[in-house]
Amino acid sequence: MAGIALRNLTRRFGDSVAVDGLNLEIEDGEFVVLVGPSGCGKTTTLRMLAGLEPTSEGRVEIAGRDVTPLPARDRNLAMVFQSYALYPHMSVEENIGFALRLAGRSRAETAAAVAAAAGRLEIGHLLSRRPRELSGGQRQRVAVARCIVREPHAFLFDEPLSNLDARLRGSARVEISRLQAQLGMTTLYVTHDQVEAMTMAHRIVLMEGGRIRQQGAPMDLYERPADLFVAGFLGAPAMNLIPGVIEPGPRGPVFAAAGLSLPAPLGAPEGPATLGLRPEALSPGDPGPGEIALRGRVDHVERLGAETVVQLSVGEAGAISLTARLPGAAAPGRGAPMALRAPVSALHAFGADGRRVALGAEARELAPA
Ligand SMILES: Nc1ncnc2c1ncn2[C@@H]1O[C@H](COP(=O)(O)OP(=O)(O)OP(=O)(O)O)[C@@H](O)[C@H]1O
Repeated sequence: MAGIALRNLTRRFGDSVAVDGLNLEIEDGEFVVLVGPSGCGKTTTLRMLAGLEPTSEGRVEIAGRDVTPLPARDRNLAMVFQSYALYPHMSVEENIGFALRLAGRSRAETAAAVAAAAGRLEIGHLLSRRPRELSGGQRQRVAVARCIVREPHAFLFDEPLSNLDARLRGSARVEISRLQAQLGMTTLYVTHDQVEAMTMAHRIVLMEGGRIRQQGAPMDLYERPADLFVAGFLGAPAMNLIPGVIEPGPRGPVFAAAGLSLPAPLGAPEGPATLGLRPEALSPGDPGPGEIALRGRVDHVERLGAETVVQLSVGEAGAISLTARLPGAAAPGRGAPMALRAPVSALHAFGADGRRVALGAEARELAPA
């Protein structure tokens, strides 16, 4: 495996810029997930790295070598596709060894490489089966085994799970993470699914409009989103975002919006602002020390078993709608009044330009004990 660097990578289609001066380094053995909404340039980035798409500007380096002029077959990268693209008429053994035989390796050499790969992936007992006789997870392992016999520099995944149902997607996520860690695969994984990004990535690279909006460890982005876009993209249900203003109050600055007046997050400057509060930061009941109170009326209740997601109207004339993610036992009635609380340290604040100006996690670090 090897490290990868994308330098000022750019792709234009006519007048539009799909990928706009992207700089990204992926360390040897690192699992990077490229995530973002449809059309943000994820696939184009991956395809330029793979050599399947020409670059308009910039370069691709693999293991410290500029490979920009090289065609896909000379870059030694393994692409894992959604369907895994196994040959249905061949056995697992033939599938895994196919590329080596094609490259002219001897029968004995191929058999040894296949056995080694199958051993590492714990599929040695499946070698004589056909793909249709395998589970989804086993097929995925065969697809990966077929790649690792060629000793690629890195693995590229383009939305490999988007066709699976929710349950299979869950187990496939675990499987890919395990394989990646076990084999130390340098990996670039493209998805629009923030759950895949949160659960699998060592580092999330969140793209929008052909550029990187923010990158970092998953919990870093979740706890310290750089702007409203990142705040709204990561987390489900999405963060509550309430437009208002930060102004002076009798006991320090307050955030005011539609009849609400809450202590402003520490360090947030006065002026127009958006307050961010994750649904999971809210809990039922009256506030204790260091907590804010929110009172509202229940509009909708979604009981999921382990948790209950509640939509409420708060503020003057119920002008603000809020989502709360409560324990499964919480059973408010529709139309009923409800008291919620949240730690002040869970409040995020974003300025008029959408950039984060302050947030709870930092307030906690700054606040006197
Ligand atoms: N061959 C092409 N010709 C013209 N425009 C293209 C071409 N390929 C991609 N684009 C445009 O470039 C932008 C980025 O596309 P890309 O496929 O990289 O996005 P994506 O983030 O992978 O989206 P999705 O999640 O929908 O696959 C989009 O606006 C898309 O319409």
